[in-house]
Amino acid sequence: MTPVVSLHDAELAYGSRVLWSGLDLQVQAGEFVGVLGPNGAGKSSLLRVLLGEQPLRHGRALVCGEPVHRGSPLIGYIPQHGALAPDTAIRGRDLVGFGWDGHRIGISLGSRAKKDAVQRAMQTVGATAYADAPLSMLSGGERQRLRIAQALVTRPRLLLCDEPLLNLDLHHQREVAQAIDRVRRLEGTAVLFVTHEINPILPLVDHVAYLAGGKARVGTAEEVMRAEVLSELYGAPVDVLHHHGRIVVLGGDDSATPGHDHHHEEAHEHG
Ligand SMILES: Nc1ncnc2c1ncn2[C@@H]1O[C@H](COP(=O)(O)OP(=O)(O)OP(=O)(O)O)[C@@H](O)[C@H]1O
Repeated sequence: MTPVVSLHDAELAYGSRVLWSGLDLQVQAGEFVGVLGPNGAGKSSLLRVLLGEQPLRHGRALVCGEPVHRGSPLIGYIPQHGALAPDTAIRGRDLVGFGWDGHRIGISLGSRAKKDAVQRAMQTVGATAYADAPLSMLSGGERQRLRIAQALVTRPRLLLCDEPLLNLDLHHQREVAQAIDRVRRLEGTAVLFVTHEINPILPLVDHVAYLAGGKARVGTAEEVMRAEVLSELYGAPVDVLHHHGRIVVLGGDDSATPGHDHHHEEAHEHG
């Protein structure tokens, strides 16, 4: 079967700075792939490559066998920062509907197909209970589920999620991760999930793509989240501890990486 995502010997660079190279990644329908790495490793940039917004320096990127291009209806995207004013009066189902309008400009706003698509997407993520509530009344986790539904409304083959658990407490992290898991199980959507912290998604990931030190490593969590593998990627000693079913990465911190900030370490404490 044609993979949903196919990257061959891919290299991304901004000017002379190579973010990652030698990336080979195949994602099949229904697979859940975690994209990990320190700040500035190029995780969001990888999503932008698949969205057709950032060309590769080398190699090939295909989505469902086609070269990547902007505005693909095959892709649903949950950006890292939602552009939502907190005092907004719009309702949950309106937000989800924007995902439909974005892909089908010119179709009547009240169309039956749109209503059905919005309802279906909200059911998939378990958000129907607050579909008519104003967004300002909803918790961060509830809003995040609606943003996922918005990305799903066109029934994409690929869902790109950029740190969807950021700023959520552990309970909501679990709920949002499970909602995304349900999507891939029910719809066969392939999921690429960018995160600093593997633990909330550890039970869900089929593979991880770890980006660090200008390199990339793809495999199962057991294969990649090992001291030898991460030390080689970071070019510095890294320890990987297993504690009550969680993985704790020590060392290999972000300080050597441009764009360093503190939320990598924070995520490790709370994840
Ligand atoms: N268009 C661009 N031109 C030049 N440099 C860029 C561009 N976009 C991103 N960068 C730089 O590339 C690096 C990688 O950015 P990216 O957002 O992909 O990393 P990330 O792994 O998602 O980081 P974070 O975990 O902090 O969100 C950063 O240092 C960023 O400043």
